[in-house]
Amino acid sequence: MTKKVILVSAVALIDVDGRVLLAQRPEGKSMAGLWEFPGGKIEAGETPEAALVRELHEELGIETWDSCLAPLTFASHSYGDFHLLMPLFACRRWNGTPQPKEGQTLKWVGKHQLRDYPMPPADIPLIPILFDWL
Ligand SMILES: Nc1nc2c([nH]c(=O)n2[C@@H]2O[C@H](COP(=O)(O)OP(=O)(O)OP(=O)(O)O)[C@@H](O)[C@H]2O)c(=O)[nH]1
Repeated sequence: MTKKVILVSAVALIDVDGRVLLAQRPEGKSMAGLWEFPGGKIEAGETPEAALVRELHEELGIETWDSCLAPLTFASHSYGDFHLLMPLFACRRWNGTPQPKEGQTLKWVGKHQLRDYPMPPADIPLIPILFDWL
């Protein structure tokens, strides 16, 4: 079966204490209640970096820049009806304080607690990589 490849750009925002920002998907969305990295679908003609700069503004009300997004790893995972390809960037520099603009719940999570937050299946292999990197 051929599946559509969906490109999603995501980011590990890392604060001065080395904690990572997770967002809990709100009720009514697919995979509601699971914790994920901020980000979203890459639109036609957009780079992954530009998509993140846009999504971080829309979802969290913060400003960041292409040059502050460092490639970290990626997820490649088949969901039922599509295949997700998701680069994960790391970012330590932004302006503003992340606010839940789209009904999400936000949480800064230390590396040793990351496994306590249920995540979408695509994200599971990313956690040990992020853990070792932090
Ligand atoms: N932002 C983000 N999306 C993720 C992660 N892991 C993961 O499987 N996804 C999936 O990637 C897609 C992101 O789409 P989106 O953020 O632009 O849109 P959405 O939540 O409204 O998606 P929906 O169309 O499934 O409701 C969703 O299907 C989401 O479940 C993650 O860590 N961060």
